[in-house]
Amino acid sequence: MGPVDSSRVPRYAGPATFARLPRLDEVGGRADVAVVGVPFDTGVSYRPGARFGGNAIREASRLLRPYNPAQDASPFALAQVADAGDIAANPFNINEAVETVEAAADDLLAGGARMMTLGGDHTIALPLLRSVAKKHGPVALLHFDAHLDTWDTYFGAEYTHGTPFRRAVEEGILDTSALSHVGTRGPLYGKKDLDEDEKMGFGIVTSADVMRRGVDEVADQLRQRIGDRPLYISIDIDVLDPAHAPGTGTPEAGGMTSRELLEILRGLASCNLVSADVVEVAPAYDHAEITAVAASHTAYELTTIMSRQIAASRQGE
Ligand SMILES: N=C(N)NCCCC(=O)O
Ligand SMILES: [Zn+2]
Ligand SMILES: [Zn+2]
Repeated sequence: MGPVDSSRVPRYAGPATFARLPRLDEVGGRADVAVVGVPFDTGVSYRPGARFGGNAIREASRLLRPYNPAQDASPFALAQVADAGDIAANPFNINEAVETVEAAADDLLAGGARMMTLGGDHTIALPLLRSVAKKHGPVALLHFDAHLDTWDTYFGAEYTHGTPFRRAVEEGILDTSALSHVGTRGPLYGKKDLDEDEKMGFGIVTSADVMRRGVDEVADQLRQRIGDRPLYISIDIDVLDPAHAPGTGTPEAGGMTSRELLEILRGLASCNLVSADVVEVAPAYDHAEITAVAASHTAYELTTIMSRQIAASRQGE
């Protein structure tokens, strides 16, 4: 079952699901790719509002069309993609919210779906990675973000949007031979942030590296590092320059363009992408849906990669 036909039902009519896709219950509860929202932002260190990100992305995704020329694929025809709604995470208890997200992800993955998660703040990457690692073992991670998110604690709290990847390394759920940050920039607390990050196994492609070396070379290098490992891609929308993504909680100048981000993702289409997230969209600071449109196209590229792989593995069977 595909999206609502926008030549018959105006695309601005009706409640928004991602890309006007059917809800999971409309396809019998089984999907190859489940798009799921996590309206949670209790883990933020600065501006709140990412709890509204998922629905803003859904609203902005009404204009997505069924054929993706950049990947020569019709993602919603190649595989069953459905909108699984939102995970009801407790806004008053971060630990409980993290457990809820992990349990909900376990259910979706057990049903055979790959997850395309719409945040929410970056805290949610930790329970999502836990769940993916239960299924696939330690995974390669490609992390697009202005920030490292490998800090230790904030106000003594372990689970925050600045700390998910340190926790994930500590828990042994990442394949430390294939960890990369892309788009990193901006001031840090000290040089030690970088030293510790490197010790955890991360490689860094800064935002300036992308500009100097170009998207093809960057994608080639990332592809080589990832190989055929199961891959998780986590995209903090603040990886984009505030001109391309003003609607986010911790903006940093000097970021990537949405064109660069989309092109790097297309260059990774052959990787074994097992699940992905797009997080940190905070619509209250957005203008003209700039950020939500960029996020919806980002999720569309990721969904296309997963759908193509699902179709290819079916053909190989
Ligand atoms: N994950 C995001 N977006 N930001 C982390 C920033 C952590 C800090 O305030 O230092
Ligand atoms: Zn960030
Ligand atoms: Zn982040």
